[in-house]
Amino acid sequence: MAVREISVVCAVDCLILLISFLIFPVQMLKGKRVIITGASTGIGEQMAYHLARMGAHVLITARTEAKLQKVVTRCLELGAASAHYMNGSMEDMALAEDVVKEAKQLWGGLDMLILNHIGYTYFNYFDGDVEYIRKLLEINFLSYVAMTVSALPMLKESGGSILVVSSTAGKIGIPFVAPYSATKFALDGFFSSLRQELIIENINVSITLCILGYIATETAEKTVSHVMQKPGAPKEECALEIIKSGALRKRELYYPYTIVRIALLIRDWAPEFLDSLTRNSLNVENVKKS
Ligand SMILES: NC(=O)C1=CN([C@@H]2O[C@H](COP(=O)(O)OP(=O)(O)OC[C@H]3O[C@@H](n4cnc5c(N)ncnc54)[C@H](OP(=O)(O)O)[C@@H]3O)[C@@H](O)[C@H]2O)C=CC1
Ligand SMILES: CC(C)CCC[C@@H](C)[C@H]1CC[C@H]2[C@@H]3C(=O)C=C4C[C@@H](O)CC[C@]4(C)[C@H]3CC[C@]12C
Repeated sequence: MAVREISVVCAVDCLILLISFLIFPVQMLKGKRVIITGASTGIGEQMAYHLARMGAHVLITARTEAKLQKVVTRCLELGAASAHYMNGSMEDMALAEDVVKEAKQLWGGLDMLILNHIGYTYFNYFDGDVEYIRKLLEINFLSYVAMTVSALPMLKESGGSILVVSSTAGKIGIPFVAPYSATKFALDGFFSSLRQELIIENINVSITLCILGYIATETAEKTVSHVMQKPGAPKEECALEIIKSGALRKRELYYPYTIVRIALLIRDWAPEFLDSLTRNSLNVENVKKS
């Protein structure tokens, strides 16, 4: 084939991919059974609303019952096929397993597991508190593993998807988030390895790792708006991109795309340069040692 023909074929392929992404088939998620953790606020809450509009069944989790009740009510108004919640702390691995059992009882199966919750995160110099790191690893990492283990049999049966919400701080070293960063790097190690094993064993369960930059959620703004030089990206769009990338079974999502992608490209070739870019992108003088 001539070079010209090859480029035409490639261009058509790219166009089809682009169109399928732009007119994302909302129908794809109609009637699907989805668990979303950490869905009482922020990105998780927005994901629940998008899935409700798409006609999915949703089971949401977090600690605060009153907030979960409100989100469930809104999901039903928006057109969810069904909406349920389960409240409790993900420090407790029994809850992680019980949520999956609840999905089995409610729907008899599961199509999508969205792992999104995180424990309290400070943005400051590491204070030497090892117990806090242990607790954060339990909430942000071990509970993700526990839920995955419990959900895998149902996901294998449905050919489903696991979406793991991570961060730029789970790919590159960012100051003031040492404990949080450790939990997010752990997710990359575990889920990227597991993905390989699923492929080797021909198991049709996809794993999408979502690498997010600064997103304008209430918690994030409260925690870092004084050190960030630009506003966060919109949580509604972020939530939709996460769902799309999971439904399209992508390996990783980068959002906002350009900044995260460029940072990751620089990471392996000029790490010191990326470190200094990162430090310079923050108003470090506003971080007061506590
Ligand atoms: N916002 C940002 O800038 C960025 C966010 N991310 C990632 O996106 C995801 C969502 O972040 P965001 O929307 O900002 O977070 P939010 O703080 O808005 O939401 C966190 C959710 O987790 C729940 N939660 C907190 N502690 C626990 C616990 N111990 N057990 C169970 N649930 C708990 C909260 O509800 P409740 O308190 O009621 O339990 C809430 O529903 C996270 O994985 C985060 O790492 C990644 C990069 C940037
Ligand atoms: C290449 C660089 C320019 C990118 C720097 C971007 C940095 C500053 C961005 C990327 C990921 C962001 C954090 C994050 O992942 C999640 C949370 C949890 C939330 O509860 C509190 C805020 C916090 C700590 C975000 C703080 C700002 C971070 C470090």
